[in-house]
This record gives sequence, C-alpha cells and structure tokens, in this order.
Amino acid sequence: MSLPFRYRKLGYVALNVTDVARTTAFYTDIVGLELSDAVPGGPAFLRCSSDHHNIALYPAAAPGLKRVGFELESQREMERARRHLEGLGLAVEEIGKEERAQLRQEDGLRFIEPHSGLTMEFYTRMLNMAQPFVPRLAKIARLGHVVLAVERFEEMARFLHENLGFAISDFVQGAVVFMRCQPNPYHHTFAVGRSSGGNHLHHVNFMVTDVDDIGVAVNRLNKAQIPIVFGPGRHKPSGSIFLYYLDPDGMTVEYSFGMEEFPEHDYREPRVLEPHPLSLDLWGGLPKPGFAKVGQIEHEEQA
Ligand SMILES: CC(C)c1ccc(C(=O)O)c(O)c1O
Ligand SMILES: [Fe+2]
Repeated sequence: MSLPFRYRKLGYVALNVTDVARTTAFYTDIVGLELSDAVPGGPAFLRCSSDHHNIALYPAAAPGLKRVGFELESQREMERARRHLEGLGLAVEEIGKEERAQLRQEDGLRFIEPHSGLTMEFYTRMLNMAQPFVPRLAKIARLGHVVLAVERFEEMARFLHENLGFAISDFVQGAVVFMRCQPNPYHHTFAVGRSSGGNHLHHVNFMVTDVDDIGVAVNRLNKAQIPIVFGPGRHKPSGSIFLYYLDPDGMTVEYSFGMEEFPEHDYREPRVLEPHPLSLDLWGGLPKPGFAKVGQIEHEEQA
C-alpha cells in the first residue's frame, strides 16, 4: 500500500494534569525526563530527546489526554497530509501563530478522530534543542507509544489504517490492535484496546535501552512509593520487557525494553493473537486494579 503521507514518529503526548508542578517533578525525578520550559500558570514541556518536548503537561480539573502529536517527515509531507485530510472531509484546524510559538513548532494542524474524540496533531519543524538530552535515571531512548481504550476500537483502528496510513502489526483478537505510523519501524507507536466503560487513555510508553533500566526502576519506584501496577513481564506482541506504574493523578506510564522492528516494505502480516493473559505477559503476570484506568480524552467542547 502506498502511503498517503509519511510520518517521522510519535512526537509528543499532551496530558491534562491536576497539579502541573507535582507531575513535572514526577516526570523529572521518577521517569527521568528533562524540563525544557514551563509557562507560569500554563503548560510545562519535557523532553527525552533533542526535541523541545515529548510530553506537555497542561493544568486541568481532571486528568486526561489532551492530544497526541505526530511529526511528519517533511514540509512536503505536511502539504500532502493537508490535502489528504481535506479530501476525507475532516474539519482541519491550523494551529495559530501564538500557539505555534509556545509549542516551538513551525507548522501544525489538528483534527478530531471521529470514533474516540481524540485530538490528533500533525506537525513539522519542532525546535531542536542545543544541548542533547542526557539520560539520568533510565536510559530513555524515545517516547514509544500511546494506547487508548475505546468503545468503538475496531472502527478507530480501521480509520487509522485506512485513512491515516497506519500499518497494523498485530491484533489480540477482539481486544487490542497494535499499529505503527509508517515508515517508523517500531512494532507500535499507537494501539487501541476495547473499552466497555467509555473512551479513555490506557497508557503512555517510554522505550529504554537496557534491561537494567527496568530492574533499577522497580527499586526506584518502590523507594518512592510509586504504585507498580503490572510487571516486570514480557509482552508477546512486541517481545518487549515491560513495567507499568502510576503518575500522581493515577494515569499509567510504561517503560519497555526491546521491540520488534519492521522494514518499510515487504513486512510480515499481522498476527491474530489469542485473547489470553499470556498474550499480554509471557511471564504469567496479571495487572493490578489501578492499571490503565485513569485519563479522560479531552473533547473539542472542553478544549
Ligand atoms: C497490555 C497492553 C495493551 C500491551 C500489550 C502488549 C504490548 C507490547 O507488545 O509491547 C504493549 O506495549 C502493551 O502496552
Ligand atoms: Fe505499551
């Protein structure tokens, strides 16, 4: 299938949090990100790469997912995406000059994914920071993926696949669809799981470079009394070793080490995996009750 336009990567996740200072401290002192910028009374921007931000924290009354930003490969791909989205009949909103200045992005647009209500953003030319990101607590390689729990999850996955060019890497039958924004090679940059209780954030993932980052994190989290809600374990779909824990609002964060990578062309077919606990954790673990429960999806009228 030829791509309607080319992505570079999952660029950033914007979260609504009830106390920006508290969650900023969590992301710097527990997760290991670096603070780039904090707007008084407004968002804080954190990074785990040379980008200006990979996480943006916005003050809000309730915790949740504000939007997800994907970086496209070039300005040419932005223009292709604009034409493509308009052809789909989606209401495309250009990001205004003032907000682009705050986000340190030179171009960007937003639209609403129709089945989940998620605001999706495509952008190019985010400010590249002069100083490299220097990992401290964990050797974070990148923002890895974001997962949503959605009532119409199959319809959402079909929309992302057929209209936005996401490739499907694997299914857990009737439960989860793992997808990658091409030609980004990682097994999933986005996944959608079945929800029977409204649409919400499932988790945000950071990929680490060493299995020791997972083991050391278990001790760091326990010492700081941060709830670990699943893992350590090994995911069958991507083959990664994982650990999930909760941010101060109860939203779920994942570290994972190792992940299958796909070539741009001639890649394998998606597998249909049995909906069984071992398909999620080959080591036989089970999630704790707080796992992947918190994080409402911000809707347009709340924005
Ligand atoms: C339990 C969740 C939905 C899950 C399952 C599998 C993988 C993986 O294969 O990497 C994940 O990253 C997950 O978050
Ligand atoms: Fe994950």
